Amino acid sequence: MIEIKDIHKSFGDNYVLKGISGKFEAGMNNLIIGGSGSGKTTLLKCMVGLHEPDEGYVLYDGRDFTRLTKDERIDIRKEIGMLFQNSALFDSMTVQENVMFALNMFTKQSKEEKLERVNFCLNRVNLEGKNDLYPSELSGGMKKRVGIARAISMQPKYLFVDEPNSGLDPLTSIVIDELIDEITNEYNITTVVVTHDMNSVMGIGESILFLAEGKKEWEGSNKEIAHTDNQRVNDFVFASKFAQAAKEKL
Ligand SMILES: Nc1ncnc2c1ncn2[C@@H]1O[C@H](COP(=O)(O)OP(=O)(O)OP(=O)(O)O)[C@@H](O)[C@H]1O
Repeated sequence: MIEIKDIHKSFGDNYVLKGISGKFEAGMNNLIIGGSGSGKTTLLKCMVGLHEPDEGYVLYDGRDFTRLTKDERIDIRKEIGMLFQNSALFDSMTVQENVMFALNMFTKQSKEEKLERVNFCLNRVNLEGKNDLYPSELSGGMKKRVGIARAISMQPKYLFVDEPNSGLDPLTSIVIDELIDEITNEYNITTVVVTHDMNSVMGIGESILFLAEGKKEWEGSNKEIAHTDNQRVNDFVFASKFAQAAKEKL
């Protein structure tokens, strides 16, 4: 479980996060949603230490990440998997080398052990045998799956995913969502997903935090979001006429 308490973050005079608190449970897809510029990615980056919050705490199962030294953070970092926008694969490395990257960096496993783990992860995302391909030879959906294989290579307790569906067609988006959902449940991972995708919200949003102008405007589940009377949430999630019509049938 990850708990954040009263997170504040400014960039110069741009006051982006204005005191965000919340809990992200293990074995659950915890979604962060909100309009463009509401601070979703900034919050994610504060949680993983890519930004330092100006105030507030980030507790990983009670361990206060924000108060640890750089060296002390490494132990928690090893437990974190990340899938950031555009999959962020290394273009000059093969699929196998990409997935093996963290194992090479953080473990003393033998080559055979590492290869076994890489093959297990590739198998898990239905990319068995694609070891020697380069990112340029993969479709967008395949790149995301390699990104997921890399993110789970170290058997993370915590998984952070920024916009997993950007650039994907609706069907591939669902495949990626289902994969994230399965992995989260299977390994009891605390998964935090930043998304714009309303199919994801309704499909895998077991726990949703809605940000507006740097504040927590609403939180709840996908079942609750369909019946909330919070106007800002309604306007955001059910913006289109199609979504409004679907909502009325829920
Ligand atoms: N490294 C940075 N330096 C300065 N300003 C930043 C930085 N990162 C983000 N910001 C600012 O913080 C605000 C929130 O950005 P953020 O990327 O967190 O929003 P978001 O909700 O993820 O938006 P989107 O949905 O468009 O990706 C924006 O005004 C942005 O310009």
